[in-house]
Formats: sequence, C-alpha cells, structure tokens
Amino acid sequence: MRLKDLANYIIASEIQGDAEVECSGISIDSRKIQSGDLFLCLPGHTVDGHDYAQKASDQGAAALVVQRWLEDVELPQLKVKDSRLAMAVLGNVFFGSPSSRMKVIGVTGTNGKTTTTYLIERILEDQGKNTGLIGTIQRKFAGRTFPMSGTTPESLDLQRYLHEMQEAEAAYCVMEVSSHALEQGRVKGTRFRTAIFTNLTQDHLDYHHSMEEYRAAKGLFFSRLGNTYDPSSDLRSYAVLNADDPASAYFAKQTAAETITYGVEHEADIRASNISITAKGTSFHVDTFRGSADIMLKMVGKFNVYNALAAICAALLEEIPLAAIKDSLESIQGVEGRVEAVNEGQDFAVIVDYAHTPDGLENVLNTVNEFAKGRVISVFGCGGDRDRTKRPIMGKIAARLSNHVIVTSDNPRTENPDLILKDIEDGLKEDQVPGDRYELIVDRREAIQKAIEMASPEDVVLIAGKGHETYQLIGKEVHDFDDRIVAKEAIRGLDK
Ligand SMILES: CC(=O)N[C@H]1[C@@H](OP(=O)(O)OP(=O)(O)OC[C@H]2O[C@@H](n3ccc(=O)[nH]c3=O)[C@H](O)[C@@H]2O)O[C@H](CO)[C@@H](O)[C@@H]1O[C@H](C)C(=O)N[C@@H](C)C(=O)N[C@H](CCC(=O)O)C(=O)O
Ligand SMILES: Nc1ncnc2c1ncn2[C@@H]1O[C@H](COP(=O)(O)OP(=O)(O)OP(=O)(O)O)[C@@H](O)[C@H]1O
Ligand SMILES: N[C@H](CCC[C@H](N)C(=O)O)C(=O)O
Ligand SMILES: [Mg+2]
Repeated sequence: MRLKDLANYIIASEIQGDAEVECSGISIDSRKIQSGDLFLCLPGHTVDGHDYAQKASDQGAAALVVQRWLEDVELPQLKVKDSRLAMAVLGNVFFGSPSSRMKVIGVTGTNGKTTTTYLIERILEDQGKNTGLIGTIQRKFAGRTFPMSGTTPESLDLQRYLHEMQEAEAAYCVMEVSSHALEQGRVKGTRFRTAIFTNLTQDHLDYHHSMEEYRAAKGLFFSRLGNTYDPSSDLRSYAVLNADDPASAYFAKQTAAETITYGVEHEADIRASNISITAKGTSFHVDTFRGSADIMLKMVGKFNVYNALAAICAALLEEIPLAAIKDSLESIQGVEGRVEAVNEGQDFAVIVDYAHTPDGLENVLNTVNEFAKGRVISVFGCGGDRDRTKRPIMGKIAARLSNHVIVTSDNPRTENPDLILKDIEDGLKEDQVPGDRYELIVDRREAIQKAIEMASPEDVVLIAGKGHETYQLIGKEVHDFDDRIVAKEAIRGLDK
C-alpha cells in the first residue's frame, strides 16, 4: 500500500518525502523489520522507538510513522499526533479489521481472566464453533498453539493474530484484556461482542499508582463498548459484570451496552446458590434467565464458581442452551497451573497455583483450608519490578491461612531477591508471626524441597505464584523452572 493511501486513514497527518512509496508490511520493532516495511516509531516506557528509525532504515524499512519529523533519517515520513493510535488504525488497515467479521469475547479483571477464557473456549468448541484464544498461557487457533510473552498483545500483533484466526475460519476469539493493555490502547480498534469483568482487587500499583487509576484503566473496556443497538444480533455488544464486586456499578455507568450481571451474594441476572466445596470439586445451583441447573465442577474453590458464572453468561448470550453449558463445564478437568495437583503417589497433597495477588492468595488458601485434613504449608514469593506494596499484605495472608510459610523468590527480575523476601517479611513481623512459623529461603527449588520434606500424611503443600510458568526470570536471564517438575523431583527424592 502507498504511504499516501495509508495517510488517508489518519485525517490529521502529514507526509514528508515520497508519498508514493509502497509499504508491504508494518512493524514497531527495528529488530524485526522486513524489507519494504513501514516502521512505526512508538515512544516506549524504557526507550523511544524514534531512536531506532535509522536502524530500521538500515534493515530495509520503506517509510516511517513518526510523532516528530526525523531530519537525520532519509526515509519518507508520515507524521501523526499519536503513533499508538496510528498503530491500531493501520493494524486494522493491514489486517482487514478482523474483529468486525468475528465475535470477540474479552475478559478483564485482576484474577480469573485466564480461567474464564478457558471455560468459554471449551463451551464454544463443544458446540462446534471454531474458536481462537489469546491470553497468559498461550495463543491458540485451529488446533495450533503458540507461546505468549505477555497477557494481551500490542494492537498490531493483536490485529495480526485475529486476522490469522479469521483466515482459519474462526467464528470466535476469547481473549484476556489486561489493565496495561487498556491503558496502552492495545485493544483500540478491536470490536468486542462481550466484555466480561471478573473482579478488582489490589495489583499493579507500581504501574497504575492507585486503585482509582487501576479501576479507571479497566473502565476503558466498558466505556468503549456498545453504542450500537443495530437489531442484527451480531452487532450488539454486552457487558457482563460481577454483581458482588463494587467496581461493577462504576463500569455499568460507563457503558452504553446492555449489562448482564452474575453473582452469589447479591441480586443478579445469573445467580449461584448452595455452593459446596470438596477436594474433588465444587457444586452449585444456578438460576438464569434461560432456566436453572445444578452444576458439579471438577475445579475447586468458590472463586471458580464466579469464573463459571461469567462463562455461563457469555455462553447464554450466544444462545447456547444451559444444559449444554452444564455438560461442558462439568467435563473440564481444570486449567493448567491453577489449583493443579501434583501426584507422585505421596501421602500428602501438593498443589501448584498461579495466585500472585493478595486476593488470589487468600482465595486459594481459603479453598485449601476447606479440605486440608492436616497442616497447610505454603511456599510463595512476589515478582520483582512489580507492585511492591502487595508484598507485606501477601505475607500476612499466607501466615494467617497457613500453619507454616516458606517465603521464597518468584521472578525477581532486576530486583535483589533478598530484598523482595524482606518486603514480604515486613508483613509477617507487623503481625508478630512467631519466627518458628515461617522461614525465608531465597532459592525456589530449595524452598519447594524443604516444604515437601516437612510434609506429614494429610498435609497440603501449596506452591503459589508461578502456576504454568516454565521459567524463572532472574536479572535479565531466563532460567528453566517449573514448580510442578521441581515438586515431583522433590517427592521422588523422599524415597532415597
Ligand atoms: C510497561 C509495559 O507494558 N511495557 C511494554 C511496552 O514496553 P516499552 O514501552 O518499555 O517499550 P520499549 O522497550 O520502551 O520500546 C519502545 C519502542 O521501541 C522499539 N524498539 C526497542 C528496541 C530496539 O532495539 N528497537 C526498537 O524498535 C520497541 O519495539 C517499541 O516499539 O511495549 C513492549 C512492546 O510491546 C512490551 O513488551 C512491554 O511489556 C513489558 C515487557 C511488560 O512487562 N509488560 C507487562 C507489565 C504487561 O503488559 N503485563 C500485562 C499483564 C498484566 C496482568 O494481567 O496481570 C500484559 O498484558 O502482558
Ligand atoms: N475469580 C477469581 N477470583 C479470585 N481469585 C481467582 C479467581 N480465579 C482464579 N483466581 C486465583 O488467581 C490465580 C490466577 O488465575 P487466572 O490465571 O485465571 O487469573 P488471571 O486474571 O488470568 O491472571 P493474570 O493477571 O496473571 O493474567 C488462580 O491461580 C487462583 O488462585
Ligand atoms: N501478569 C502478571 C503475572 C505475574 C506472575 C508472577 N509470577 C510474577 O512474575 O510476578 C504480571 O505480569 O504482573
Ligand atoms: Mg491471565
């Protein structure tokens, strides 16, 4: 496409240099430029993409999108006010606005996004609907899976991925929408059929600064939704909100879409009751606007009832019968790394979970306490270069809900691991937790080994924070590390 044709899609833009130049592709990363690409300069959080324009030119870029003229780079340039917005617009141009030709169901919230997307994907797939998935664990379509480096891709990658799914005839994409993504406009240009909210509790205060800012970032999902009441059902949008979370009232006010609520404690369109949790699963009764059902999930935890309710709402909106939804939900074994049991024939339980927020940790520990016959031994840490304020809070929660706590490293990233452990210990000290009820072991492998060696019959060892992750980020290095494998090795080591 010629630069001047692309310029037509951004009204307030100007061209310097050859407007006729052909751009065969588009990229935001000088390291990935292919000859003939349009290089879009993004001002980032760590570096400025404009500083890589010359490198992009050396790699064969045909033209640039810039926010300020780059006099030293001899390439045609398209100047825009906001290159992030230009990325979303041009991503749609290059990839043919895929979200207007499929139904995209998005899930936002502090916890439960991955789980809820998996439940919805299963229900849709069981109905024979070709469905793609994008989220923390992986990207998936047409039976193929691809690793993800984050939860929600940049808008350009997102349009590319949706386009690939659409080419593979996907009718649906179910995706996680993180608050970072909303704040950075990564889902601008994506039309959502349904926007789901799970919950809002503390996380990411390093990035969003306050809970109000964090809520406002999530609010962008709902404020951009649903100002179309076209009778064609495919064009209608819906907001699915958790009636038991106070933030939902704020989101309901922001959206033009019809809202459907789900909940347990409060009045809701879809409401669960008679919840019963055992080590084998969770049962509940659900009343909906399309009938009632008794559902027995193989997944444990009251929080999974909420995830299931959100999935039921999304599926009912697609006119899937409640009986079919029940069958799908009941067949799901669980989601990788979420309350995942590690069994090597030992006489105590080992559970790996992805809880990495205060609320997530509290929920999973409450769940474990519901069925633990012996002691609860927890092993957890907190990620480096992330919200520091959640560390002491998580320490307190772990101590309150476990008999013994082993504080260890999560992904320290570029922080000093010992200091992260100390931040967690501050919470334990504040609550005057006796020194014999907890210990700090910076090496995660050693920490897991110690917990497993301590366990007596009927105890539960909870290893939280990294779930499905198969690596540990220390400094700038990526090390192979999988809690489930390390736990298995430790259990096998007990026989020796
Ligand atoms: C804070 C944040 O979100 N940062 C994201 C952002 O990075 P950035 O703004 O620092 O980018 P940058 O490194 O400064 O680069 C700026 C520009 O220069 C370009 N560049 C850079 C170097 C070079 O040699 N050549 C070049 O062209 C880059 O491609 C980019 O276009 O844009 C990058 C490219 O898209 C992202 O990879 C990066 O995510 C970082 C790695 C990250 O850790 N993000 C986390 C916090 C995140 O987004 N997490 C949420 C999940 C949270 C949750 O659910 O709990 C997620 O959705 O993944
Ligand atoms: N609805 C929920 N409410 C509270 N906690 C939950 C809920 N669902 C799951 N959890 C807890 O949070 C952890 C993470 O769950 P999940 O991966 O589904 O969330 P997520 O929102 O995708 O997380 P991320 O922000 O890292 O992408 C689980 O391992 C579990 O301990
Ligand atoms: N999506 C979350 C995942 C945290 C997982 C935890 N293991 C960590 O590294 O802090 C984040 O990027 O903050
Ligand atoms: Mg996730």
